[in-house]
Amino acid sequence: MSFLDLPPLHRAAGLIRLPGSKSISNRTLLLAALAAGDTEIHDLLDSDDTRVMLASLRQLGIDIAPIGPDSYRVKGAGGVFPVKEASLFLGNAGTAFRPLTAALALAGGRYTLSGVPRMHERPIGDLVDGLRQIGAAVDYLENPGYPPLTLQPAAIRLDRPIRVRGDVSSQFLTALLMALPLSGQAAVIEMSTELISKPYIEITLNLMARFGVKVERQGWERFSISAGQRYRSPGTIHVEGDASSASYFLAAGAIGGGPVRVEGVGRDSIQGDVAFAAALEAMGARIEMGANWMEARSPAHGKLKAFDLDLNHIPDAAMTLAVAALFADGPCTLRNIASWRVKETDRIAAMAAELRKVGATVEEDADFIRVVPPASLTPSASIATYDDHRMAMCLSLAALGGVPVRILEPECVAKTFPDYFERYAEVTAPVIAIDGPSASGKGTVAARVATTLGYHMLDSGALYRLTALAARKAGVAWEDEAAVAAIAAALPAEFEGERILLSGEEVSEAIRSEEMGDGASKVAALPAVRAALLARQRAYRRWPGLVADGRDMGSVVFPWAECKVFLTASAEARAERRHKQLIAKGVPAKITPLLQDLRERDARDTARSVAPLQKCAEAELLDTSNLSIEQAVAAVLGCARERIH
Ligand SMILES: O=C(O)C1=C[C@@H](OP(=O)(O)O)[C@@H](O)[C@H](O)C1
Ligand SMILES: C=C(OP(=O)(O)O)C(=O)O
Repeated sequence: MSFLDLPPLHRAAGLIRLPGSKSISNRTLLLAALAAGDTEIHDLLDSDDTRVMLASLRQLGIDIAPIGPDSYRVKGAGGVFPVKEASLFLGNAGTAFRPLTAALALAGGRYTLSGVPRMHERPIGDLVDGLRQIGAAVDYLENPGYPPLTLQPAAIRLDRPIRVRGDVSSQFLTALLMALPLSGQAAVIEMSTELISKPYIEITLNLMARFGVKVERQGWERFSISAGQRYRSPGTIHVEGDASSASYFLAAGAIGGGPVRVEGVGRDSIQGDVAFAAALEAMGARIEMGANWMEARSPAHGKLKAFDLDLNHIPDAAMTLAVAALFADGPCTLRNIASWRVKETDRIAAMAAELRKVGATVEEDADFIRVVPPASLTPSASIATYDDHRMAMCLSLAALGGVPVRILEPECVAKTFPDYFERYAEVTAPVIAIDGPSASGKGTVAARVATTLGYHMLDSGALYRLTALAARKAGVAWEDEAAVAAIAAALPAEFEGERILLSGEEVSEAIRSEEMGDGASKVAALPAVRAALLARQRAYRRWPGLVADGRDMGSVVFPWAECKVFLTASAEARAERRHKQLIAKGVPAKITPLLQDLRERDARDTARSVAPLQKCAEAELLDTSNLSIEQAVAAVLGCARERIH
């Protein structure tokens, strides 16, 4: 069985650019396919759930062309799927299965829809009942009430309101709402029970409106669509970051100090799950929010507070609160979450079982869960994930209790967040930032500290040289900003102690040439390259930790680093060291011009406007003028031991 061992984590701080929203991605794909005209979709989520939707729409004859990273052009078919017979596999994607069932029931073709075994245990009877009321021919292939399904052409009549239950999943109402305009007839839906997960209906109505179809809503009981409305492409849609995915990072910030900032979703979001931030705030976490970002920090004093909340409006993000409860100052109760039982797994049972493994006392019932946090978490729990992405992502937060945690079958996160664990490491792995002037010996010290601690290593100065070299190898001109930035963003560079590798090939010497120095200064002047390298540098932050060496590691790239060292030496001492190095290599050299050179370089580095060389207030000053390398290494290790953990 596959597993991922998370190390004990003590702190979370950093910045994450979120992947696209699953709910918005799959709705937008379907609406774009049904609309008249072409739609450009940007920042689409790339995960299992959206791949099954993309593949199915293509199978149905919709032309969808990639036009850039996570961007597509969808040629809308104007309400008619070109392919009239198909067998579709929809994995475990509720947001693909339910809406496609309704749209295809009205499409006048012969289709079968199936999914993974768990999808065949997730109810769909309420939707099928609704569709049968309007004459659609929908049949169960195995168990009544559950997928797989088969659909046949049928005459659709909308002469009476459709009555549909809303207490099992809101996706049935979403599916009907999105499909009904295909009939061209006036349509009315009346809820025969209370509706759950209401904010998801708001997402549906918002996106339908962007595609030109207006729904009249009377409370949450009655929805009407007037006759003759057709979907029209709005031209371009940008998918917001996923607010449910944001919850893991915000919780990490609230538990592990913070600040953790997520970008891509904020106050202007159309997703109900941004309300998760309010729940964290009620627990005492410090939350800040902008139009397109959110940030969380631990309470100013003391622990997170216990809560008792009705979480029907945020069923997905509520799971994150169940794990945050481990860190609260008392028992926490999550109410009105019965739908958890019919999602990727029985989430109430699964959550109870796994929280107990880390030491919590848990009470569960049909629609609530109560979590009593333990005095301290049980180390080395093996967490089962039930092929449920959210179980894996939520329980990864337990490691912030300073205990190792094993996550079994971690690849299940691919449903909505394939690189979740890499991103999680980017806000939780400890960082030692070593900045300093040229020839201060910081490179050597950094490499030795990394080797001693078993940490990863980032030589940030080398990255610009590596970018120049990689561009040269790819035949890209150093002036071509977009192309060089793309290379920088995906640079296959590794630092192994003092060795530097590009695509696995050692280039430690090759990048030190005059020519690459020249290339480095050219590419470093391009803003897009700097931006790409900023993200790239942060991606070096991996478990168990990172030693980053450069000029702006503590000030710009890792302002959250727990241990910052400003390593310097007098110009005379540095000139002397450089002199010795050159002589050892057999290069003739004189001290005076070397000293002059270093002084000029220091002045330039300190005066430049972009990321100047500076000691941040919180950095420890280490003057190595009279220290050996071993003594300098010991001093940095001492600082690391004191500040990390
Ligand atoms: O419409 C949607 O995009 C969703 C609705 C919710 O499901 P329920 O309505 O079944 O609670 C949510 O849990 C799911 O992840 C996405
Ligand atoms: C319930 C979920 O997914 P689905 O869209 O398959 O219902 C979920 O992502 O938590």
